Amino acid sequence: MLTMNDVVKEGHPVLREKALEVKLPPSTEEIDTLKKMMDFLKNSQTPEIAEKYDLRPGVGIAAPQINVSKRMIAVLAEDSKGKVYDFGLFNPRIVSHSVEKSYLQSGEGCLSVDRAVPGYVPRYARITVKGTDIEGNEVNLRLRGFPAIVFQHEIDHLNGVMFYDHIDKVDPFKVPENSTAIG
Ligand SMILES: O=CN(O)CCNC(=O)c1cccc(Cl)c1Cl
Ligand code: NI
Repeated sequence: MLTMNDVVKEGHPVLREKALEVKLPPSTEEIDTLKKMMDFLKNSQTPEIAEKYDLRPGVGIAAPQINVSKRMIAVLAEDSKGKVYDFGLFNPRIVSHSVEKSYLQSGEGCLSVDRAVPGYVPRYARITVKGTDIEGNEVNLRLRGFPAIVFQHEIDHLNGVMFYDHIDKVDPFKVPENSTAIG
């Protein structure tokens, strides 16, 4: 199982690389890695297991965070209506997005960043994501709210972008133009 020892921290060059597309169909090893990433999120959100293995809770994880520079992400997050988004995707890409932005009132955090970085992270309010799931099916997801934010945080990791890259350096809590607060 994946633990915090497998997570690379900021300063590691892999977090600033553009991850490589996964050649489809995925190899057994790539499928196993994506399964491990999905299991990590579940474990990290299960108090007994998180406590036992000292896991920091996460709603998403990207392969570069475990030093695998491949375009693979996992998300386990709920929207405001309690709908659970439980996905592992190969080669996820944002194919369209709203002009309108959104941001989490509480800001964002990252398993690869062992410090709080306060400030609003402007994201697209609504996105359409295409990718391939663990069974090899093409998925087309129309996302908004918290899940949309999480998917953008993970896809950023595949492009070497960290959440704090988006925070305004002069005024971290400046409300982004044409945006809606979440949470
Ligand atoms: O890349 C994934 N992580 O670093 C996992 C830890 N961060 C979170 O769970 C988290 C927390 C708040 C907002 C967002 Cl958007 C995310 Cl993603
Ligand atoms: Ni992160």
